[in-house]
Amino acid sequence: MKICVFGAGAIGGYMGAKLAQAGAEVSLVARGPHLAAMKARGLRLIEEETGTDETVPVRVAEDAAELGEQDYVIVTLKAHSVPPVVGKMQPLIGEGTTIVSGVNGVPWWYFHKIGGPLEGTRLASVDPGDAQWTGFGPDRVLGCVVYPAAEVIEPGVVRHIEGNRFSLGEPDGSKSERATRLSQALAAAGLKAPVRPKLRDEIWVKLWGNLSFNPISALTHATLDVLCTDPGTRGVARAMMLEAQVIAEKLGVKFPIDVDRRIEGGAAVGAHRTSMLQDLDLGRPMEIDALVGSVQELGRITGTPTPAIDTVLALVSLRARVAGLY
Ligand SMILES: NC(=O)C1=CN([C@@H]2O[C@H](COP(=O)(O)OP(=O)(O)OC[C@H]3O[C@@H](n4cnc5c(N)ncnc54)[C@H](OP(=O)(O)O)[C@@H]3O)[C@@H](O)[C@H]2O)C=CC1
Ligand SMILES: CC(C)(CO)C(=O)C(=O)O
Repeated sequence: MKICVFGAGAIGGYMGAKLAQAGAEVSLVARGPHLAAMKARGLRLIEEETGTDETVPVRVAEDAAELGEQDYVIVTLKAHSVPPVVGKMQPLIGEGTTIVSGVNGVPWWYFHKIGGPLEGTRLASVDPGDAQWTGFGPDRVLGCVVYPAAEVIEPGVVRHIEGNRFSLGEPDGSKSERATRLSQALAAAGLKAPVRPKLRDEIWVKLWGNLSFNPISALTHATLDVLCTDPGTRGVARAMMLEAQVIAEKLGVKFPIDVDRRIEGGAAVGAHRTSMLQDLDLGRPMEIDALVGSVQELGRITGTPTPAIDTVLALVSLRARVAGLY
């Protein structure tokens, strides 16, 4: 079973190293100094939870054409990096290739096989010009919610902080063979990969946090523990989440917890600087469209007012534009 992890930075590097350690036939697509370091020395994975530090030999490439057709292509790029590389990914894709979308935010395939009047709706915020919808085809897609926290601390070195769950789910909720096979391969690599019948519910619980905590942290430079407990910013996060809840419930989602519990969960993570704050500090493009703009777009689609989301989106977009990152 051939697996390619496309965009093997923090998350893809973690997953790729675990699969390689377990003897899977896995290759990683990366670029720049990170690619050069992995080619020269292998991928060093430091796992804080277990205290392990191991350098894993990995097959890496910049050009997908070197790798040929795959059974699974796991996309772990930042959301905005995917549409421009759909063309470059084509050599990896054959008749039976499954594309796993391991990207935060509202996935571009959200309305595929959802049923009802919105079936097939495309999302301009995450898939401008329908690049993924037409270039991958939604029938190839297996959804994934990424829970681990990891970072590339220097080229060729990934630090895994916590978490090992990659929930998988078919757009139609079925327990397909392709989902089961990938789940087994990930489990053999020591990762949790349950196949969920209602992945969209899980997408929204994760998205609640990214939608609100990430832009608020980028605007205030506060860590999660602070922004989730400060009465002012907690109120802003809460208002954004409640708007998102109305949208999601109109789309059939059932939340297993309430917003206050989700905010408490964020606070419990501790003095974490969200990925959006890290991107701002490091001068990297920010995932604003996938995490915030997409929910605003869903608000428009479902006829739901989103005043708090609109306000925070306007502020964080301008913050990013002023920094040249959006
Ligand atoms: N990191 C985390 O803890 C978590 C991340 N996520 C989500 O997972 C997804 C991936 O995030 P993360 O792993 O942090 O991101 P990273 O930026 O660490 O990884 C993406 C990698 O893809 C590379 N890349 C970008 N474009 C190309 C290209 N055209 N060809 C080859 N390589 C390319 C990047 O290189 P370069 O650096 O040169 O741009 C980078 O190494 C995001 O949606 C994120 O929100 C979800 C949960 C937690
Ligand atoms: C903050 C957190 C843990 C949830 O919003 C996250 O996923 C991120 O940093 O992007």
